[in-house]
Amino acid sequence: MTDTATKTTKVPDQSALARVGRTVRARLDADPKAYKVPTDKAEIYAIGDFLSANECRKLIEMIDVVASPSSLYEGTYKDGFRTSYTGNFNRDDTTVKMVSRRIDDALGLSGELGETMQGQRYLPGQQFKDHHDYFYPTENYWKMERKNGGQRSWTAMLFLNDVQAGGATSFPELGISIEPKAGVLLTWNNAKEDGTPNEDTLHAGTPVTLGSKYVITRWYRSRKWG
Ligand SMILES: O=C(O)CCC(=O)C(=O)O
Ligand SMILES: [Fe+2]
Repeated sequence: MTDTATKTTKVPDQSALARVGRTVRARLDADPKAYKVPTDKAEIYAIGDFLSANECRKLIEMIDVVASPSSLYEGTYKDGFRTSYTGNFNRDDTTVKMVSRRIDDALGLSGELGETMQGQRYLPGQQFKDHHDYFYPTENYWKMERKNGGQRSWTAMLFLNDVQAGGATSFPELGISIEPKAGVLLTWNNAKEDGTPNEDTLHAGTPVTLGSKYVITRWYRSRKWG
């Protein structure tokens, strides 16, 4: 077995993750609207005014239609870990297609890598505790996800409203906390430049204390999803 093969066995999709990382990095670094969050431990970018106020309103209404209690892979997380309401959108919906394409374009990725956009709503007290977005290949779900597009690469999150209090997206290992602001796209690479998982991307949706919080999430895989 060559070194590369050994590595690939240990770290699934490593070279694909490194390649996707390069693509998105080049794209965002060339985008004058993309702000790179200052840290050398992870690649995190924000783009303001990514959606208009009307688009945010429309998506919030759509989340209210599809939202149901969040489900997580059984046995992976304890109860109370992710208490927000979540919903998968219909990927053929015109608005869903338009927003997905706009995110794909901002990241410079083919839409084929993207999971269907998800909407989430947090009410006071609801949160999504510290977690990684990448999959743990030691868990049972990996057998399925491995064949279903493989490891997650970048996360794209859209904040749809300003939250009265609480609800920041926090990265405890980085000492970074991002306040929700309507229309902002927040995106980060869950892998390091070499394609190995970046543990420092540990993050949480902290509890909303007043008002509500609406976000959209689109996760990109290292290979074609679905
Ligand atoms: O709501 C947030 O701020 C974080 C959401 C999140 O981490 C996720 O959906 O994976
Ligand atoms: Fe997450």
